[in-house]
Amino acid sequence: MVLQMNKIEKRFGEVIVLKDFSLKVNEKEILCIIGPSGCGKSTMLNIVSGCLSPSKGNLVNKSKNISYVFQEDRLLSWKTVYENIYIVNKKASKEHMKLLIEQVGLTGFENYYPLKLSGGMRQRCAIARAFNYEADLLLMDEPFKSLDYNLRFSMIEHLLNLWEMKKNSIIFVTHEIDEALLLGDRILVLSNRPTKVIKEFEIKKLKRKRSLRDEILMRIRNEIVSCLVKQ
Ligand SMILES: Nc1ncnc2c1ncn2[C@@H]1O[C@H](COP(=O)(O)OP(=O)(O)OP(=O)(O)O)[C@@H](O)[C@H]1O
Repeated sequence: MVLQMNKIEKRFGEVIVLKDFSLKVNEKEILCIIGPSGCGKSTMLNIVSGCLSPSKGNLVNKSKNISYVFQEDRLLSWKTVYENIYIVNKKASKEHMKLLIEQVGLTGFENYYPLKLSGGMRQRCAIARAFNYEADLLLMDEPFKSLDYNLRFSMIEHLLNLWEMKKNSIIFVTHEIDEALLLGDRILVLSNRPTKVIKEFEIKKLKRKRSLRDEILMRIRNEIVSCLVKQ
């Protein structure tokens, strides 16, 4: 176990966002979180990262380093692609940098500044930066939000390539069920506020059983949709 949230409550004044909120993140797993807009997914990531403190409950964090990819890329506009990635870990070897840049498909763009890149390229750079930070827990808050369908799928591939190199634990927040099904080892579906986990799906084992996979994944997809529309 890398992280455990036990009966967390988070209030902003009178508004209770999270209540009795518990979850566990295992080592080397990609945990996807899906939930209604405004239910508190970013709040939950901010508590995990230490940007916010919970009002009640406790957090057990066994990770040494946490990396955070936000909805927007937050690159330094005055630094090149290479520098943006390198700056978070100046011990990275040239070979490692080359591999990271290659895995996100930015070879040849090392000396470009963010303003000269498309949104997808900037987000790929932000993801390579997050992986260069050598974190054992990576938080991703709808990182592909602004991208079209094709780009999303190529980003998933890039992300899985990077994850294969590092095998860290990832909490990946998304509104896209297909994204969660392709990436996740487990998927948690959250309720409306006050927010709790209402459903959990184990996907990892399914990925090994190829013959059953598509049918069961479709069933899970439908169950997630019905959880979300009931709210
Ligand atoms: N610092 C804050 N002060 C007051 N209220 C806040 C603060 N941060 C978040 N909230 C409120 O908490 C609720 C949950 O916000 P949050 O951004 O965590 O939701 P979310 O599930 O990530 O939403 P989305 O899916 O739309 O990105 C919202 O109603 C928001 O207005």
